[in-house]
Amino acid sequence: MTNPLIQLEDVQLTLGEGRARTEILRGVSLRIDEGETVAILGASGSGKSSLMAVVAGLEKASAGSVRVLGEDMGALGEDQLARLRGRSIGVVLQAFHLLPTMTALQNVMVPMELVGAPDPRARAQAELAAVGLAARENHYPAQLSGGEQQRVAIARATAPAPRLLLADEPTGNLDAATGARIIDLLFDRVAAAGAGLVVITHDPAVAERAGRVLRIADGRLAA
Ligand SMILES: Nc1ncnc2c1ncn2[C@@H]1O[C@H](COP(=O)(O)OP(=O)(O)OP(=O)(O)O)[C@@H](O)[C@H]1O
Repeated sequence: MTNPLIQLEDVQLTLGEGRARTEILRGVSLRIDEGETVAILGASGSGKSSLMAVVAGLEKASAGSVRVLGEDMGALGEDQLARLRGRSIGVVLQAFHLLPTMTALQNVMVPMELVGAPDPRARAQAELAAVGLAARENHYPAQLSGGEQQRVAIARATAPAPRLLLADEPTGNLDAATGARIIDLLFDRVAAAGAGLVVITHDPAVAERAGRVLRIADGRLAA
C-alpha cells in the first residue's frame, strides 16, 4: 500500500474576527498518495489558496486533522514546520516571497544551506538554468520581471528535490510558451523524484496533465 503524502479529515478553516469572520474551508477530507499529481480547480475565493496554506502548515486548521508526510501539522510548532518545509515541501505561492536583499542565486541557495542540503550552490545554479534564468543569477528581485521572479520562486521550491511540491497558479505571470516549459519542468521534477504535486490552476492544459483533478466550491470539495 502506498503511503499517504497528505491526509485531511474534515478540515475547517475560519479566519477573521467579528464581521470579517469567514468560514473558508467547511469540512475538507482528502488523501493524496506519493507520486500523485493533483490539480485543484475552483472559482476565485473558493478556498484553493487557503487549502494549500493549511497543507503547507502556513495556516493552522481551525478544526479537523491535517497529516502531511506522516506529520500531524496541528501539533508542530513554527520552527518544526519551517524545517519540514525546508527539507521536504516545496511551496510556490502567488506572492513569491523572494527576499529583496538577496540575488536570485541566493534566494534559491540559502534555504538549502539552512537545512544542510548538499551542494546548494551547484543545485541552485542548475535549477535557475532549468527555468531559463542562468543569466539572471546575480540580479535582485527588483531587477527582475514578474515572470522572472515567479521562475526564481519555482526554482527555489524545486531545487531541494522535495517529496511534496505545492504550487499556486505557477504559470499565472508567464507567457504561454514559458508557462508550458515551466509546467513540463514541474511534472518532470516530481516524476523523477517520485514526489507528489498539488497545483492550483485555472489553465485546462495544466489540469489535463494531472493524474487527478479536485474541484473546490465555497470551501468544500465537489464530488
Ligand atoms: N484572513 C482572512 N480573513 C477573512 N477572510 C479571508 C482571509 N483570508 C482569506 N479570506 C477569504 O477566504 C476566501 C478564500 O480565499 P482563497 O485565497 O483561499 O481563495 P482562492 O480560491 O485561492 O481564490 P483565487 O483563485 O482568487 O486566488 C476568500 O473569500 C477570501 O476573501
